[in-house]
Amino acid sequence: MATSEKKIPVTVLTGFLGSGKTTLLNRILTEQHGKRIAVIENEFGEIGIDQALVINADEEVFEMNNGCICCTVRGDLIRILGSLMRRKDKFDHVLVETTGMADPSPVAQTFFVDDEIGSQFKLDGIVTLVDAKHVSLHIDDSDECKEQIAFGDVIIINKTDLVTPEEVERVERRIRSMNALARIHRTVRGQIPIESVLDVGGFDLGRALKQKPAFLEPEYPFEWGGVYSLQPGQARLVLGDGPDASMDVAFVPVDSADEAGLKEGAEKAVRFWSRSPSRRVSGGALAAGNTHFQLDFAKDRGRKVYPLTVPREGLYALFTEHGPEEYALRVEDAGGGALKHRVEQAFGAGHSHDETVTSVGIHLEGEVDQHRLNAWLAKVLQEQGTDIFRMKGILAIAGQKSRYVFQGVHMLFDGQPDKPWGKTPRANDLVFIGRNLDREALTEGFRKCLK
Ligand SMILES: Nc1nc2c(ncn2[C@@H]2O[C@H](COP(=O)(O)OP(=O)(O)OP(=O)(O)O)[C@@H](O)[C@H]2O)c(=O)[nH]1
Repeated sequence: MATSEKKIPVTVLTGFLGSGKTTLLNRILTEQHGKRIAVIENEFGEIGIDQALVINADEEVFEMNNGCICCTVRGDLIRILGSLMRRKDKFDHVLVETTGMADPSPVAQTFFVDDEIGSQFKLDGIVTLVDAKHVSLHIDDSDECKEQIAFGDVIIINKTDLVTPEEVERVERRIRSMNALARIHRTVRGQIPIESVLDVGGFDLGRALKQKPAFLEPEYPFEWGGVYSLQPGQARLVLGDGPDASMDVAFVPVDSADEAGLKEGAEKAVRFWSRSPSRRVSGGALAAGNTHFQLDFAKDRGRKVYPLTVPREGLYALFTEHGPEEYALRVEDAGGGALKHRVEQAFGAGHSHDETVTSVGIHLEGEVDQHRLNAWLAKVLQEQGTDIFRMKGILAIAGQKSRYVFQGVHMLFDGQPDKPWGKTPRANDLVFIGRNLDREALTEGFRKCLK
């Protein structure tokens, strides 16, 4: 095991949508600090834009799957850290930028509950960016926004140029009331000495546990797991109708029919759950191994049967996205007799998401007429500015050699030319994040801005 000194420090950069995480990240990457930093990006939104906006330094940028970092993406984070582990000599520090919609605690948790990761990396601190102008719009009704502030070791009140000194004072008092111990800084565009952000040696597990007693309990993307003793060619999974048109499941070999066996299976499953599932309709076999399956019920009504393929007699764990009672789940032998699980466990989702916040991603070829674009964006913001929390995009403007990057946070909008397109095909990618978004209207509106 590596000693604490040799472990690579990890900084988690969090903060609500548009608070300035990428701006700070870019500052860190361009500063002459002599550190080699590996960056891991997780992004909320259907089209990945952030990676393209992180400046091209020597550092390597790894993108995690879209999704909540706390559920499906935990496996992805472990996988990326695992591959970094093999190239440890190339990095001095790892920076993980979470989505603006993430509770940072499951990311932090990964460094404590996963032994392999914990032996190689140490969590240096959680750095939370707060948007001085917009935080009051979210602080009361977004659990994620609250968790980000509560867990911050360092809190940076950013965008102080957009508000009065009195307003900054008010924001700071509010933050202090939620987190008495964090080091608080005030910035414009994340301008802060790097020592205040990296290597702060700040993460305090005791405080995290006080804040959230379940901090060390891992969260999983499934609600139930059971271990069965199975023989080849004998078993099948049988389901009735349930609440959703599909359900994800995983089926993995395990070593023991007890709590430890289930945990071992759950940790295996969470790692491959972050990859795309293999689709199955009734009759399709589920092979024990390292894939997860999406059972598609769209055309299958009533009783559905999936043969369970096991290579040899032994213990196998089944993990399902929903509880067994919701789909009248049974594991049967070839004669239709019920096979009883040897041990089972319900996995409660430790957190809920604000499902009302969604994203619309648009990808269209062609060139944009700048005047039409400006008029359309002004109209969209005027009509839906409170519901659109965030928009960003990389556009091909007619007659311009460079990519045009636009950014919006609520009503504030900003756009400028970025690096030249060069040989990259000119196309437009944009993402809107917010409430009550009308996908068709937004896509059609943007299409009309094309030449
Ligand atoms: N006026 C002002 N604008 C800022 C400041 N910091 C960042 N911005 C702008 O705010 C917008 C959002 O900044 P980002 O750094 O992309 O924010 P983010 O937190 O990475 O956004 P998401 O990843 O979408 O959650 C951009 O247009 C920035 O240029 C600041 O201190 N003052």
